[in-house]
Amino acid sequence: MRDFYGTTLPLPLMLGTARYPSPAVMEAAFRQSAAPVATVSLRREQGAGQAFWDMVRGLGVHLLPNTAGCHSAREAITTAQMAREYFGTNWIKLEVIGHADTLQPDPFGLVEAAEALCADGFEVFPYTTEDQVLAARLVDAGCRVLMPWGAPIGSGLGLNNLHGLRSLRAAFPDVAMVIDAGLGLPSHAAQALELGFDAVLLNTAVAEARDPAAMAEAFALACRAGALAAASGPMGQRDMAVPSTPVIGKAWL
Ligand SMILES: CC(=O)[C@@H](O)[C@H](O)COP(=O)(O)O
Repeated sequence: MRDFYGTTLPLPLMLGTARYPSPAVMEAAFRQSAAPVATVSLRREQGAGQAFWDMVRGLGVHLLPNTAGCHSAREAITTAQMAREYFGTNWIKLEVIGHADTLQPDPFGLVEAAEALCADGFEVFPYTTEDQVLAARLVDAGCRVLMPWGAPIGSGLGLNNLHGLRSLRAAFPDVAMVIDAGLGLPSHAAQALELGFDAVLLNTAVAEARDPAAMAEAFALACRAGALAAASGPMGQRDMAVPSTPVIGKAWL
C-alpha cells in the first residue's frame, strides 16, 4: 500500500475548503464524509479570520496547504514557505498555474519550484498533468506523491484522458498518486480508485452541490467502493463474449 510521505489515510478522500455556501456547511461536509485531509489556502485563510481557522483546526484532519493562484516558481516557493510557518506542516500542494483560462499547470515552473521545495525539506504534492516526462522530472526532484489532474479545475468532467492516466499509473508503481481536480461525480472518484490511484482531491463538486454534506458522503462511499474494487482484483476486459452460465451438465437437465 502506497502512503503519503509516511502517512496512511483511513479514507482516500481529500476535500478543498473553498466555495461552500457557509463555513457551517463546509464543516458538515467534512463531518458527514469523514474526509481525513483538507486543502487550505494561505491566501484564503488570511482573509477568512480566526473563527474559520479554528473551525478547520477543530475538524482534526490533516492539513494540506496549497499554493493556489501562484503563476511562477518564485511566487509558489514564497507562498509555500509562508504556509509552512502558518499551518505548521511540511506538506504542500504545489500549484504553479501556467494558463489563466485553462488553469493548466506550468511544467517548467512546477519542476523548478518542486526542486527548491524538496531541497528545503517540504513534502511536495505537485498538481500536474498525465505527462510522463514531467512526472519523471518531479520524481527526480524528490516528489514521492504526484497529483495528476482528472480534468481542468472546476470543470466536473471526470477523467478526461483515461489512457494517459492509466499509463501514468502503470509507469510509476511506487509513487503515490492522487487524482486532483475536475471530478464532478462520485462515479468519477470510484473510477479513479478502481484504476489504482491512491486518493482523490476535489472541491467544486461538493461545495457547489445542492446538499454539500450529502454529496461529500456520496464521494466517501464511492471512494470506499473504488478502493475495495481495486484491492479485490478487477476482471480484465475482453473483446469477445464468454458465457457466464456453465454449459457442462446441460445435457441431462
Ligand atoms: C481545492 C483545490 O486545491 C483545487 O484547486 C482542486 O484542484 C480542486 O479542483 P475541483 O474544484 O475541480 O475539484
